[in-house]
Amino acid sequence: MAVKEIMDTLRDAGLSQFVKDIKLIGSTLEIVYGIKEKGVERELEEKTRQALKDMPDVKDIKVRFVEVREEPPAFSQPMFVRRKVEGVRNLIAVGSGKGGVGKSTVAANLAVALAKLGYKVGLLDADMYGPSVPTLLGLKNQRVYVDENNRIIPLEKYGLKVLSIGFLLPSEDTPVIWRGPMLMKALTQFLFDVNWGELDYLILDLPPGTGDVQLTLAQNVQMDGAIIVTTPQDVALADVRKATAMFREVQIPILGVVENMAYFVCPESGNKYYIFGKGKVMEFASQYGTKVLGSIPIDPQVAEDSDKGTPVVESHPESEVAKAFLSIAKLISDITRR
Ligand SMILES: Nc1ncnc2c1ncn2[C@@H]1O[C@H](COP(=O)(O)OP(=O)(O)OP(=O)(O)O)[C@@H](O)[C@H]1O
Repeated sequence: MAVKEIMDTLRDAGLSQFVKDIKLIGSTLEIVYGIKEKGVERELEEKTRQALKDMPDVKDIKVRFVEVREEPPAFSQPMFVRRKVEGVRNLIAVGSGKGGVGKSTVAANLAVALAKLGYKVGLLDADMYGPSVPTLLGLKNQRVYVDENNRIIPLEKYGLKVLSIGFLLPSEDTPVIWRGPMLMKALTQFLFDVNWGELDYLILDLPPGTGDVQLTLAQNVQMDGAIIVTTPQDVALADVRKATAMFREVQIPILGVVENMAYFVCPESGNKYYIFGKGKVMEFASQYGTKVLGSIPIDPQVAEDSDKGTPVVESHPESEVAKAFLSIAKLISDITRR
């Protein structure tokens, strides 16, 4: 992925520590640097242009600066070596600061939407304690098997390769009781000992929050980008700051924020109601040097279709909510395409 190469080059030039956001849109590179004091902008911009001058994918560079307060790091940053998942071009994590904001719904619908755009896509349910992908994709009570090389064969549905801890549990009601190293071992196996084949995108549905699982995964697996899902309420936004800080701390580029349950369209009048407030997610994104990838309305159809095991993008592709998912998928493909 071009952004990854660019980040590596910036790292070699000693610039990656300032990067708050980075996007390659077509051949235009947009970088947001966080600086602690004014006066260094010109030097940083020049160094950036110099470092990237031989990158064929980058024709135009736009550098923006935001002032950052000096805060003690929220997470320690040990030395780690990140492993790449073989055959996967873009590994994208979908995370959230809080539970219940629709992270798994967004992950599943974006995966299906990317597949509809013609990409080869996998969906890995890494939400070990609350796997919802089997329900969302109508794969409850399904089992997985291994191939001759002992690699797990993912299931296939709606054009996706799918894997979830739910496929290994004896029943839906069986809790996962693994902790610490056991859990990490299972997760690592779920990524690396799987016959994914060649994938353009592997979407990783992370558990909510910023616990050990997310941090360890982020430190050990080469991820190409993260998407953060939030709802517009203040309580959700407060936690999204922590998720943003975590991805930044482990230097995973944040592709943007998806605002879920952003508004409700009255079926009778067609009027939009911003039930949880308008503009707060956008404000958050610009404060944190990232962008809103899209806003998904509240639509009872989403919950109904999810419970039936058909993502809304598949069952109601003409609905406003499905179109919102498709437009975000398109944006992701623009940002990440090689
Ligand atoms: N845009 C939407 N409109 C209506 N209902 C939605 C929407 N997005 C999600 N939901 C519903 O909200 C509930 C929570 O969604 P989901 O399970 O995807 O959240 P989550 O953040 O992954 O939760 P968890 O923290 O448990 O992993 C589900 O019932 C889902 O169908």
